[in-house]
Amino acid sequence: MEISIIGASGKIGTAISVLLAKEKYVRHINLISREKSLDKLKGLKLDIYDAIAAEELDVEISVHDEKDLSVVCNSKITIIPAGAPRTGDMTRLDLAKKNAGIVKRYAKDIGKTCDTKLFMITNPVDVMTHKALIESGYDKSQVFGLGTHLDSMRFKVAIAKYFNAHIGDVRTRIIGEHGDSMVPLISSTAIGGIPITRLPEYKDFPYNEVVDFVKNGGKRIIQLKGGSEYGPASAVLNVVRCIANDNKKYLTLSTYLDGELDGIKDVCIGVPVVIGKKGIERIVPIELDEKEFNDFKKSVEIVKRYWNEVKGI
Ligand SMILES: NC(=O)c1ccc[n+]([C@@H]2O[C@H](COP(=O)([O-])OP(=O)(O)OC[C@H]3O[C@@H](n4cnc5c(N)ncnc54)[C@H](O)[C@@H]3O)[C@@H](O)[C@H]2O)c1
Repeated sequence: MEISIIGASGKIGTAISVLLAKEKYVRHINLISREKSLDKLKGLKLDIYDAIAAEELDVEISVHDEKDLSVVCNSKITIIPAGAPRTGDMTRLDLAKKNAGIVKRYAKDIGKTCDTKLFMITNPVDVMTHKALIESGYDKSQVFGLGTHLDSMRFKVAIAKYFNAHIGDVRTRIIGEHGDSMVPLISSTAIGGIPITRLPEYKDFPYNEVVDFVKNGGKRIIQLKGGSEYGPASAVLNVVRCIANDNKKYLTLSTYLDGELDGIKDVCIGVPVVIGKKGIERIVPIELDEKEFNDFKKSVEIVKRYWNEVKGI
């Protein structure tokens, strides 16, 4: 399989490139960046060749300037973590506007000439997914964003630690915005198939504390080590594996809703989907409890507000 990464010179792009190069189904990776980052990508390519030599893997890696995006045309998936960093004087909305301009250019160029899937990482990811969908003109099954899948992984860690459970036994899910209005689904959280609400430890479960921990997960990692990379890159890998192996797993991705969940329309937001070789194969119409549903509706309104500010860019 051939895969492209636009913004490969950044922290997340680099981590994704290294992880993907070690996947047996990956034959060719296009590392794409702005001209000023091409030397970094040439170095990354050599470093990855050394890494895969140790594992006797044979992957072709090529380096490209973002000016010619026709290089992504043979890629099954094009992953986009390219985006401007937020500077001190910028609000979240300023950042959304700046990144919407970047995503618009990529999605438009690619949509005109190529048939690939666009996997958005750039924040605010729900809005960037919507932008990529509109500008590429692709079917909604082909454009999706990493958002609350990563948050769900963080929630899973916190649940495993609190209940002293094996991480592999924990099943949980966060839906909604990849941001402060995310909605953890306690109703979909179980350990070894047992809903956590039925476990004796649940009565003292520090819900607000745990949810705050998850919401601030990215911020905390940025403060401590300058950015999160292995967590997001591993979450990306989960999704790519599902597509490559046609796993049809239920993952939570940012996708365009057109009424599939309680009639909610015209927004890209994190919901459970079935992901396989055709991309988003189905949105799973889960039943939420009343609080979850109300919180989800609030989250939808917040993402829509952002979208309204950037859709004209
Ligand atoms: N969706 C998620 O779950 C998730 C998780 C973590 C981070 N992110 C987001 O992923 C993105 C990348 O994060 P990172 O830590 O790798 O950032 P980074 O700053 O290390 O890398 C950003 C990349 O974008 C490129 N870039 C910067 N400005 C650009 C511009 N004006 N035009 C084109 N390319 C430009 C850089 O050259 C680099 O390749 C950010 O938007 C971050 O907020 C998303």
